[in-house]
Amino acid sequence: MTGRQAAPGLFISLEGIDGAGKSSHIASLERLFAQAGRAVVRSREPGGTPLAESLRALVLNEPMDPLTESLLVFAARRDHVVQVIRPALARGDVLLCDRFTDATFAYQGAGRGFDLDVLATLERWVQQPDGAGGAALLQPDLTLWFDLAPEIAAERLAGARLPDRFEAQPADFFRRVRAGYAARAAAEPGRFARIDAAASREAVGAAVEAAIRERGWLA
Ligand SMILES: Nc1ncnc2c1ncn2[C@@H]1O[C@H](COP(=O)(O)OP(=O)(O)O)[C@@H](O)[C@H]1O
Ligand SMILES: Cc1cn([C@H]2C[C@H](O)[C@@H](COP(=O)(O)OP(=O)(O)O)O2)c(=O)[nH]c1=O
Repeated sequence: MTGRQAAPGLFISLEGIDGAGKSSHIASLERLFAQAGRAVVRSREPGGTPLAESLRALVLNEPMDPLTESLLVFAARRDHVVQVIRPALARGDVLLCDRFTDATFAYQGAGRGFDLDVLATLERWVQQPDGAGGAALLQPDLTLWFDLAPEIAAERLAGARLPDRFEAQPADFFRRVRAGYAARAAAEPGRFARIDAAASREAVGAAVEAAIRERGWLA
């Protein structure tokens, strides 16, 4: 055997309420890893495969009840996990994903008030290799949580783009979503890095880079 052992795959998700600044930082994160010689895959949820992107269009635009919404985001996630995420991690790539399952607990669970036990069951079905029992649950190695007050996010989004079904929700909805993220972060503090998204773009970028560097992933 010659050469270095391949680096293990890394799964990093970006989370936060709409307008928190995730999309603004994903490209610089990709550059950081690329400069460190890593192959990077950028993806998003709902979406990331042709099937999942079709489901995304429905979830973002068609009225539906919270169970239907939850089933569709998890169906999209299953296809994404099988077709994109697991293969990328098996190759040793860095997978940067704009949202993952924490968004379902925050939006469908805390935001819509949908049953968290049902979501936890769907999470197990979708994130275990054979759909049930045994092997470990696939979770991000790191979740960058862009935490921002809903009032500031709404100001940033005003005029920036046409609101979808979620972005059109009132501030109270986003207060619940934010609390949902806070609960997930409190339950798994080792996986989450909270980023103060109210800071300037430069300061947010520096905090994101620091969260990656302190884990030794850019060495
Ligand atoms: N730190 C920041 N300060 C001020 N405005 C910002 C900051 N970060 C992002 N924005 C702006 O806020 C809006 C929402 O940012 P975006 O990255 O699209 O959020 P998200 O992907 O989380 O919905 C965009 O218009 C963006 O230019
Ligand atoms: C992944 C996921 C997203 N969502 C919502 C959150 C967002 O409002 C929307 C799409 O997310 P996002 O890609 O952040 O939207 P945009 O491209 O407009 O920034 O889907 C859920 O409700 N549940 C989920 O499980």
